[in-house]
Amino acid sequence: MNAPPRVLTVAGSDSGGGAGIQADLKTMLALGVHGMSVITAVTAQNSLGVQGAWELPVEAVRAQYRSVVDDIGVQAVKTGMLASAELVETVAELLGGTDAPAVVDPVGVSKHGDSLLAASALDSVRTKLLPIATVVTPNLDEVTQLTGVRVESESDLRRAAAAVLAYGPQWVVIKGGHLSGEAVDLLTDGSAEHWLRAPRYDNRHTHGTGCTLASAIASQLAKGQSVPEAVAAAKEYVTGAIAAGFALGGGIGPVDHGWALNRDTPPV
Ligand SMILES: Nc1ncnc2c1ncn2[C@@H]1O[C@H](COP(=O)(O)OP(=O)(O)OP(=O)(O)O)[C@@H](O)[C@H]1O
Ligand SMILES: Cc1ncc(CO)c(N)n1
Repeated sequence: MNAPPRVLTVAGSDSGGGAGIQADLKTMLALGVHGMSVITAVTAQNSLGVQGAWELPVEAVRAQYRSVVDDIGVQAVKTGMLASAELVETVAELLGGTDAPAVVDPVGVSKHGDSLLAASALDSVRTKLLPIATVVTPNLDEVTQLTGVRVESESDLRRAAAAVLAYGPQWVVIKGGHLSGEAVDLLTDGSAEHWLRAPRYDNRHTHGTGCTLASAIASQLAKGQSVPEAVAAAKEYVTGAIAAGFALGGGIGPVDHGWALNRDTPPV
């Protein structure tokens, strides 16, 4: 059997299995690529919030990365929670040495408002990580944190995208998911503009949507799709996963990463 495309996530662990490394690897399995991980931090996390977070030493991040890249190789990389300026700069340096496309999810805070990135790391994200990104996928809060632009309507999305592109990524997807009646995202490289629209599900089981979207984009890029094709396919995958989200624990439940695999399984 031919080996599937290889995709690497560089992100934090979510013990609850809804976001972070766990969401990334489930997404990669569902989309038919071989998922690998460099863990940057471990969180104690569930449907109610983040109860604790511990960064890994820089040497541990470097060693995981070298193990994967030097032997197995990667066709696309996704980054998520990077926790500190030191880890952001380390990861940016490592990714600078590869030709694989990099999807950067500039994770700032969790759905519960828990911080996953030190305020002191924002400048390193702007100046070191964004310039080497193939695609960067901020949500509305992350756009404001990174650029100062506040997005209150769909027309603000264009201004926000231009402000992110000024830091040097090739493409930006501004996730307007929390904005209006529809789940509208804007993908642009400064000239082409793609509006991605999906029904907005009145469903609170959306833990890990951002991680899922970014990993799905990386998976599709590893399969050889163009950025607009990869983002359109990823949007379809995350929308299906949100529609199928389920209650776990007492708070915000996860999306269903297996929805596309389980489509023919009758509910029990
Ligand atoms: N209720 C919803 N119904 C449909 N699509 C949604 C909904 N909420 C978010 N989305 C879509 O999900 C994707 C991820 O966006 P979102 O803004 O939730 O990411 P995020 O805030 O980074 O998520 P997280 O921090 O939990 O990982 C986007 O394509 C967005 O439009
Ligand atoms: C580890 C981790 N990464 C990313 C997110 C996204 O919010 C989260 N909740 N936890």
